[in-house]
Amino acid sequence: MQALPVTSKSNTTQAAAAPANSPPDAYLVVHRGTRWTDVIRLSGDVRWTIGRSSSNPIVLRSAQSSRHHAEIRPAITPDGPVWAIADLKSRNGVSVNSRRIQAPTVLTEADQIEIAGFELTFTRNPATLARPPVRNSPNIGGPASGGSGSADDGATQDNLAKDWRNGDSGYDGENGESEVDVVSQITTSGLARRLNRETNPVSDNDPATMDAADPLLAMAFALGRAESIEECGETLMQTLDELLPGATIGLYLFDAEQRSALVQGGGLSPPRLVRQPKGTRYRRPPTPLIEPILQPNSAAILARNVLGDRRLATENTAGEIDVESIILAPLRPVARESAANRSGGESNREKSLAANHQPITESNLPVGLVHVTTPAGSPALTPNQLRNVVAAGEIFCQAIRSIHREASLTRSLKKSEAVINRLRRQLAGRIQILGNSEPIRLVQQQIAQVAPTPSVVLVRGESGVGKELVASAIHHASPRKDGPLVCLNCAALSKDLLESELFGHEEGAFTGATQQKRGKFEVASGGTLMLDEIGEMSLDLQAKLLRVLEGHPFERVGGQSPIRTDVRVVAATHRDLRAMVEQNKFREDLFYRLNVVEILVPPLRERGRDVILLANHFLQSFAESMARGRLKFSTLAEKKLQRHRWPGNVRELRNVIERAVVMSPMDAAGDGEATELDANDLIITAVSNASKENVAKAGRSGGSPDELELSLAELEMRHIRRVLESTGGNKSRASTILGIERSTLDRKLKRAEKDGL
Ligand SMILES: Nc1ncnc2c1ncn2[C@@H]1O[C@H](COP(=O)(O)OP(=O)(O)OP(=O)(O)O)[C@@H](O)[C@H]1O
Repeated sequence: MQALPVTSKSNTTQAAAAPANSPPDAYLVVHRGTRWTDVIRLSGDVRWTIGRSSSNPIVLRSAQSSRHHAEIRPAITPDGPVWAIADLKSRNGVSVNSRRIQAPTVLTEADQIEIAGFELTFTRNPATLARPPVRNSPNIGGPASGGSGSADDGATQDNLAKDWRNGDSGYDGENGESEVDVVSQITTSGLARRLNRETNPVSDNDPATMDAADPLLAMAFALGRAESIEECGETLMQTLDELLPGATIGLYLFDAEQRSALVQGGGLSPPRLVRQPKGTRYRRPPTPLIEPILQPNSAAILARNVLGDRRLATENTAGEIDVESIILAPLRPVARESAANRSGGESNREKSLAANHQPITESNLPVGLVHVTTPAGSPALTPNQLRNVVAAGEIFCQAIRSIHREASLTRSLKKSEAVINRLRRQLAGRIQILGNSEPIRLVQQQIAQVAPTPSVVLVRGESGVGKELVASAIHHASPRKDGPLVCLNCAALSKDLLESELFGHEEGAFTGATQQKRGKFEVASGGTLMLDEIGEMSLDLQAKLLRVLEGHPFERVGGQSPIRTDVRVVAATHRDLRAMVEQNKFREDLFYRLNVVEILVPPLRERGRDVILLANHFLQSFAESMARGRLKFSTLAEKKLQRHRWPGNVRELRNVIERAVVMSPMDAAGDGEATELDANDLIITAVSNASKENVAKAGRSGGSPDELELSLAELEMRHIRRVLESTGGNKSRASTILGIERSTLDRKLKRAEKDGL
């Protein structure tokens, strides 16, 4: 910071004729919060006074500011012409880079000026214009330090237009400004004259005074209905056109290709949409201005007094910069502040610095830009208009974010649907009613016949024979296969709960009904509803079910509105419903309604060699899922499977095989050889009546229950093997224990091998 033995070049507030040795043009950036900045170009031989009075070219409306607080003016030093700042004997002083100045001081690049709580940056580098302010001290009093008087507060900007309208250019005129409001006003002498010329007398069409609420509100409503980015873009342009009459507007939206080009340092592609007054041509912003605006965290810029500044505007065909003012606003959805950020931690200064030094990446690029220019000779754009552009841009960003989100949700929904359909097809492929026996072939044939029809089907059979599998096979072979298959076990629920499960309930229908719930009839709409254990349904509910099956609508429990659904019902039971009808335990009318087509699933004991087929199917699938390599049954094991009566049917068989695979050796995998599961590995612990009988019989005879299934030869072989095991394979000792000749033992072993025992 250099104090000057200054020779002031001018001591009036009016523009003087620019001498040949004026300092180079510079910018004074007045930071207005983090989202927008005012840029004033310091050029020519002009003295820029700053203070509370609206007669200053730069007005800082704050109680802390003196009427004429400071001035920036050209000065001559031995090194040449410079811009210098002087304190005009203000009450609260002027600081440059946090040090209060005592004498006129030369301004150098990036100097931070603090006046009455406002922060201003002096720069010659347009690349820094869009940079949000870096606060040296979060506790500086006054408006720039945040709080209710924050310069980011839009209300502060509203007064700017009013100030311009007042057009008060006298030093001493009292304009009735509030002493507490925070308002900054920036005009240049030339600019002020032009503004006065153009905007006085105050007219209703004055863009600066225009009430932006209506167009912004209309835009918010229109964007809420918009279905495409293009539609949103058109709406934004229409709104900006209303808010910025006479301005030329370009809207840039960055698609994936543009984003990657921008990250690699490429220029802007042509704007997506342009609005311009007749007879004018749109010109893209110059590169020095684009770069800073693409920076992460960049603020929107309003630059005035741009005439002739090549760094801020693009020349016309005659090579002139005929632009009066510009707005360049990045389009960014408002970032939601995280709780951690709100609670502090990192200081504002650290965060701003970090943000300012992030590299540009595709993810931190703005989604687009709004570029507005006004031509020379027309009123400059106002901070109020800048604020409206930023507001419109934010509403636009929220709208396109919603459209993107909706599109991405639709995409993931489609993906999920594709996955569901693939899984359904896989499932349908796996739903096979395995078996070659006569009775199971009949079932397969009945499924094929009934599936394409809309008829109700009654599936009957003992527990665990595969009734649910049959219902599933019917659904997957039917035209409803892409709809839901919903199964409900009527035996598992109390009467009331079953009713609410079937038909749903309204909120408050009964204690615990805290919210409305759709019933299975509604959930299964378009698909199939399997009602398992239908024989366990109460007679009341049977009557309600009958009505629905006859095509009548139903109501949710506690509800009034009739509901109709399109559901195919497949009922299943292990009971003899006809007998139940005779005992008045099942409604006859419902029985006939359900019994349109009956499929009787045979028990496993009537399926002959299907037992082995199913057992092998389960063995392979469990071996695969448990990574046990290749497994197979020994002959003895197969015989054991075939002989068992399987009171628990397929479910029991499945469980026996699963257990055998679980207990099979882990090292079975890998050597290529199939590991054999022996009869001993198949532990059958049936608990049906038949099995209980067997257990009792076995207990009386002293043998194990499954030995009752063995032939004498098998039993003998099993004993021989056990003895051999106990002698460690010593045949001589084993034959002594067994009380037979060693040669007899050899003969028996050979025979057993031949017979596959
Ligand atoms: N033919 C078959 N092929 C392959 N697996 C079958 C077959 N039949 C039944 N299963 C299997 O047996 C098990 C029991 O079948 P399911 O649950 O369909 O019988 P269920 O008759 O509906 O039983 P419950 O009477 O207890 O409701 C299931 O794991 C099923 O996959």
